[in-house]
Amino acid sequence: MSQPKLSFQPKLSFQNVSRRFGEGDKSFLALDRLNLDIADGEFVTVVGPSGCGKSTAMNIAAGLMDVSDGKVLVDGRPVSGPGPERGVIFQQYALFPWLTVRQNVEFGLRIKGLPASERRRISDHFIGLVGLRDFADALPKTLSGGMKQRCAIARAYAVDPTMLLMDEPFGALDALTRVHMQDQLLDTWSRERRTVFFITHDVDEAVYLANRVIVMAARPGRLHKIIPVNLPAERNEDVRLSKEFTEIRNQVWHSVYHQKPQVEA
Ligand SMILES: Nc1ncnc2c1ncn2[C@@H]1O[C@H](COP(=O)(O)OP(=O)(O)OP(=O)(O)O)[C@@H](O)[C@H]1O
Repeated sequence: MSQPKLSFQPKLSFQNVSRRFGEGDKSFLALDRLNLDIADGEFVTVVGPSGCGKSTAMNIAAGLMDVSDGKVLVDGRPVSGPGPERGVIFQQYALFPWLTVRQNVEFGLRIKGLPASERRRISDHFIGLVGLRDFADALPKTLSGGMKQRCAIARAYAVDPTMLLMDEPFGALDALTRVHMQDQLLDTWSRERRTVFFITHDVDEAVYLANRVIVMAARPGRLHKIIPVNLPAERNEDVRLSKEFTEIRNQVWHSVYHQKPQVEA
């Protein structure tokens, strides 16, 4: 499936991206000619059955995996590896356990060679933004899952990426913490607007966070449907409980769980 051409340069553009794993008869098409343009400052969520290539697409955009065919462009330039303009956040928090929250957040800034005063200013800002000011000197093992993930978000933000690539970042959290994290992320995003590519298995989460929901299909992994989320820009409980939300949620649910199988080419 293709989408109409945008009249502006997309921030992130997948152009006929395919990825095959393995060789010869045993090879497997994980991603089949993905075409997708994401605008600057857009928040897109990506849903689909297990194995439909969500992580493969994200890893390619992050520069952590090569394409078999096609190309990915960021700001019109081909991706050829990881870059500081793309912050990556995975489900497992990936914090350095021997570093405090502040040291974790400052890690990338240290690598960039920023002086201590500048590192401190930036880490103060983002630690405050994710609500961890009182835990700046805590080690990750003393934090809850939600706090660890907020630390990971602050760390990703600190190096000033223009895009956040998030692979089920809230997947390991309990339902209540997850809802708080969604609001916190939207709050951070509204104040520090970035382009976000967010993978989730949770249909409610996908609708609540997004400007558009990208639904993928499996075998082979491919784009199935793009569902615009025409809800008020400011998301809150009223939006979450609204009839309009339920309608879009049902539409996404149907697209994910009632896909017609396709035989692999
Ligand atoms: N490095 C690899 N080697 C071989 N096969 C792989 C590799 N990475 C992914 N795959 C396969 O490619 C397909 C797509 O995987 P991917 O992880 O992108 O799917 P996904 O949609 O993110 O799945 P999930 O929702 O379960 O995380 C799967 O069938 C997977 O087994």
